[in-house]
Amino acid sequence: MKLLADENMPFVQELFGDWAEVTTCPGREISPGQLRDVDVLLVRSITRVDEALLAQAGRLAFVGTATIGCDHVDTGLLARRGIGFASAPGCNKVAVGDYLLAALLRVAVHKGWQLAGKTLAVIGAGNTGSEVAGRARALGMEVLLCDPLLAERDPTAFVEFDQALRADIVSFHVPLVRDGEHPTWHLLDEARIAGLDGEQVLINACRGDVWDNRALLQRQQGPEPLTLVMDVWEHEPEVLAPLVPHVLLATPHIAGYSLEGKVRGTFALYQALCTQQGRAVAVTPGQLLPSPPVAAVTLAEVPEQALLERLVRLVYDIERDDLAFRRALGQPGFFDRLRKDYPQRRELGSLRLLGVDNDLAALGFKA
Ligand SMILES: NC(=O)C1=CN([C@@H]2O[C@H](COP(=O)(O)OP(=O)(O)OC[C@H]3O[C@@H](n4cnc5c(N)ncnc54)[C@H](O)[C@@H]3O)[C@@H](O)[C@H]2O)C=CC1
Ligand SMILES: O=C(O)C(=O)[C@H](O)COP(=O)(O)O
Repeated sequence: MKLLADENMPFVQELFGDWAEVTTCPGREISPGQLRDVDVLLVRSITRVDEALLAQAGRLAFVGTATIGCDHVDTGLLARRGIGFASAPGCNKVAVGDYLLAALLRVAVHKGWQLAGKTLAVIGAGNTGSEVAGRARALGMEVLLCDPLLAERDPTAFVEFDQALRADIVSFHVPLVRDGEHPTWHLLDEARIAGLDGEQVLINACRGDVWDNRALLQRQQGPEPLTLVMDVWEHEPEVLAPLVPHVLLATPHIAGYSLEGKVRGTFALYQALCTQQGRAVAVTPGQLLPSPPVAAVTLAEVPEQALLERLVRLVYDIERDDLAFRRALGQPGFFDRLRKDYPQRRELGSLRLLGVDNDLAALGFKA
């Protein structure tokens, strides 16, 4: 069995090496000719799996994406051609929660805010959105959820998009959908961007095309710029460079890049392929993970916001990612290089906080 995988997918050799001939290559370079004799294709979000890519893939029996988002895969095509498919729902939701917590705490420093009592609107209340909502509630924030699809079942739990857009902080967690009843392409469009208040904070850790980046640049160049946190960008790996100086935290689509999240992603595909091939699952994700660099910290008191910010930074320093992004901006291939060479990042759940009774697990730390 021949298996081709994106080189940014950890533990492929360990999980598939015993039963497949494994080749890896950069996800953006996978070509139709390479798939001629491949049985299994494992990708991340940067490989467009469509008619053109599969033109010569006569033997392909399984495609997996080790990501939550699936907007890069023509799943209808795979179904029509009888090719098995799996994605990894929820695999990196905790990493996105960590990213958001780190971002919120930096935003608070920048604006001189106490987060308790501020409103956070979560646009898209699925796996990542719920993770973010839980952390924000644990910070004492008032959380508004906006999700028209979930609202069909329980309208009272959700607010309309335009109401959500009045929150102090608005964070986007929707899939990229270009058509249908609830499209998300340019969900934040020119008119809505123009209607926002200059005190507001916007965060995008889902897909770049959900925000109109040109309209945002226009807004930022005006008299009342917004406070922005951007992990994702329209037209990645290109970035609208003049926008970057107007963004408080700028990162290269790494919100989900914890080691745990990546391992869960590869593991979900391993499980799915085992099922397709009738093989027993022989390892657990925990067996693949090394010990974290810092496993426990003893505290003298329940952490206030400033101490919490330092504790989070001990595990995940979002400013380091922002700095690396600004330093590399403009260099050829910088976006993908930062992602390929991304330092090993552990989840907050790898750190146990000792010495205090409070339930800091609600913020993501180990219980
Ligand atoms: N930056 C990063 O590293 C990462 C980005 N993502 C992106 O985040 C997206 C969301 O991930 P999950 O929360 O795990 O997906 P999910 O499928 O669990 O939840 C998405 C939610 O969005 C809702 N939704 C759909 N259209 C909407 C609309 N027009 N307005 C409001 N809500 C809407 C859905 O009903 C669903 O509840 C993924 O599709 C992916 O594109 C995911 C992981 C990491
Ligand atoms: O899971 C998703 O959806 C994501 O956005 C991934 O975290 C992105 O990872 P790459 O595909 O860009 O390696």
